[in-house]
Amino acid sequence: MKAAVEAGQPHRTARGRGSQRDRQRAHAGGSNCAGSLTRAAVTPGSRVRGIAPLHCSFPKNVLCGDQGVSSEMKSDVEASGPLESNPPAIECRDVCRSYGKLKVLSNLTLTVPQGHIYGLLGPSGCGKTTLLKCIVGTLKISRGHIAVLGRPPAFPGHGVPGRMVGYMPQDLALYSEFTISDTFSFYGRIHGLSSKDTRARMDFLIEFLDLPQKSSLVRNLSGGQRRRVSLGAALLQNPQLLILDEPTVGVDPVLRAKIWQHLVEIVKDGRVSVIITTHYIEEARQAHVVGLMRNGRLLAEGHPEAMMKQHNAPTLEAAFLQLCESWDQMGSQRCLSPQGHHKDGSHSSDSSRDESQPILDSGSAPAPAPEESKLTGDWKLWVRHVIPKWRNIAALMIKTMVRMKRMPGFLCFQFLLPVIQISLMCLCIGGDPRGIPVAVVNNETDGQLLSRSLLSFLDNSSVEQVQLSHSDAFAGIHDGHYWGIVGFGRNFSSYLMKRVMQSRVSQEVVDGGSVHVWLDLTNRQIAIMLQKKLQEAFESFVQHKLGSMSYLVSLPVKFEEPVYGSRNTDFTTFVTPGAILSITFYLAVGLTALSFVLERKEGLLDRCWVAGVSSLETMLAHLFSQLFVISVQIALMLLLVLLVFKVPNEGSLLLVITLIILQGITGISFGLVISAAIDDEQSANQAALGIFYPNLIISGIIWPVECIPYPLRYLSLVLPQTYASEALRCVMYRGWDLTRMMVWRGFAVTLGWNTFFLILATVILKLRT
Ligand SMILES: Nc1ncnc2c1ncn2[C@@H]1O[C@H](COP(=O)(O)OP(=O)(O)OP(=O)(O)O)[C@@H](O)[C@H]1O
Repeated sequence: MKAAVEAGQPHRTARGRGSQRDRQRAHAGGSNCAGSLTRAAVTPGSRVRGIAPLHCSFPKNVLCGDQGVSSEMKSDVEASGPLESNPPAIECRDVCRSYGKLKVLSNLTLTVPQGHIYGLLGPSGCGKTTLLKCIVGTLKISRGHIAVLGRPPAFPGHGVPGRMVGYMPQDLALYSEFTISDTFSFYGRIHGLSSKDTRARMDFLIEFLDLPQKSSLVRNLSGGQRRRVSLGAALLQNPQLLILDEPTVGVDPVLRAKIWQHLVEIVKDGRVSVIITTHYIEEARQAHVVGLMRNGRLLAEGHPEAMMKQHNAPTLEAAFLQLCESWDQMGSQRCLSPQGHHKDGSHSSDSSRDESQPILDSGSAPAPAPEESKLTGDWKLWVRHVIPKWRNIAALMIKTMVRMKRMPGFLCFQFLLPVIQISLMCLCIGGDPRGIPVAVVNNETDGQLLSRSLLSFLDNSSVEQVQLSHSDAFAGIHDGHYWGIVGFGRNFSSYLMKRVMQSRVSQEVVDGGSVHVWLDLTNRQIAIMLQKKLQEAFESFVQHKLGSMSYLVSLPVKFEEPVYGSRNTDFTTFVTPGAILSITFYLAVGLTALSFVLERKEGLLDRCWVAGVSSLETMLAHLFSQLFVISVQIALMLLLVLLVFKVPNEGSLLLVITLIILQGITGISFGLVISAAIDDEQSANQAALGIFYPNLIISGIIWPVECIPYPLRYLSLVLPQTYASEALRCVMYRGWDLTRMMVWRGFAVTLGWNTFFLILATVILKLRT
């Protein structure tokens, strides 16, 4: 075991000093227990009246030496600037935190000295996890002050969050598609470990934590094995501070003992500190200090043996029970106390103070506030803190790629979905209806039978003629069997000839020489098609019968060659550019709308943040990885539209591709806003779907914007896809370029929305992480 531990801690050299400290600790709980706890170790807030101050000797804090600290770790430590001499690893003072009206932490004061294991004990729901989250900075405190390794968490340039802290959250917070090796490599990359160092640590941790093969998928591991992988990820970079939330749950007693032995070993030389919560109270006897929490307060803290001795209890658990009983008794007295003073010395008015404003007493705070730091020349650290690190972005992108690789079916589906959607659209929308049944009532019996000749010009692929009697035809159309009736009178041919040849004819001749049409107008597209087909049939018929004299019966309007487009332009041509943009936008929204939601739910987002990944880096990594997916989607979609469905493109293909990619990025950014702002999948899905139809309808994609009533049209024009669809139509069908306002306007609006969504998503994520 020792050899294994040394293999995992290659730099640790201060063995002599550690041994001496061990000896000190071994006596701490016994007769050598020297003096009261120092103010740094147990502050007045943690003492409970009626419970005598605990006696325990804490060894002097030990300065972090350079031994055992890798060069990158050193740079992180240096980056955090000069610290106070011997600051405690963690110092919480009068910390309050509420969830809505539920007050979870009340004036909690706790100190974890450097080089100690601090066991945080307490019943379920007393606020341990909440406190740890406040310490790592993933939860904001309502009041009070927290310093971690000398500075508040997330202080610009501080290594917390970052590689100075190893955090194992209570949730597993592991990517289930990762293997064990992927998991360690991911955190290794974020912490800036070289692949060699990561491999060495991985080998040690796999052996030490008794993990299966490193190629095993996390989702195939047992609950206990997953917890151990999670613990391994926290230990990976040999952090200066370990924050472990119930690391031994579901771990067998032998391994539990091994984990504790390891913790005792790594704190020996005083450079590493540990705060650990556990439900197994007795195992915390190996901690140097235990803090007993109840109802968001620290009842007592001290050396476990001292605590047991103090309460004459054979076990730590018994001591804890006694403390709880004493506290409950005091609680009932406190309720009766008219002065409003707590028995523990805190004033009740404290709890009624407004907790929305953090009270950071800069006079006594271990580190200056960020504003001060800027004033005192720490702005460089601040800039370094804000600028995204490529290392983290690359690690997150690799993570997304690995996850995609592990889900090949899902990846293929993602690539094929837009192709399927655009194919369905081109195949099913905008074309002429086919095989429409129409009843023909032909009463003509003699003469030249011009009616039959006219009917022969009717497009048979679109119109299916059914010869019927007058009564059957009307019965059929009323029963919905036919979309129209085409009727010819008995003397149609002769009357039609008279109409053409004679300058003046009676009304009877006009009526008898007309084709009578009754339509079912409930389906406008079919009705319009029937009108158009009858008109075309008549024009062909007239041309055939009258030749150069056909002008006598045609409309005196001549449609010349179109300026843009062709005579055969159909609705599909109009709708395709908007549909491409819309499909790209919504698939991108769908790809990203759940990304943070799921990661936040599983604690992955918080864990990455504690490892030192900023909101902006998370955002950019998502953007870049999804950009790869949408690029493939766009390439496949364009190939299909241009080559298979032969949608014309008169303009620059580069402009077309650029505009579609920019719309995809807008979709990604919008998805990121949804996933940053919303906590659960259902609401995120509803938000993404909820905007789909309104946006599609009023963006002029399926129907011209000119049909939209005025107040709504203004809204339509500012939407991300209205001007963009128009711009794409102008490029593809008119061959225009960026010099035209209608084109650059589409690009400008898209870029504007992009920037807005990205900034909004980053701000929301930053505020909520
Ligand atoms: N996000 C939240 N919203 C509202 N209440 C919460 C939230 N998280 C925790 N709580 C409440 O805060 C209290 C303390 O929860 P916390 O998880 O800190 O307890 P704990 O001591 O870690 O418990 P356990 O040992 O069971 O993990 C509980 O009453 C819990 O219901």
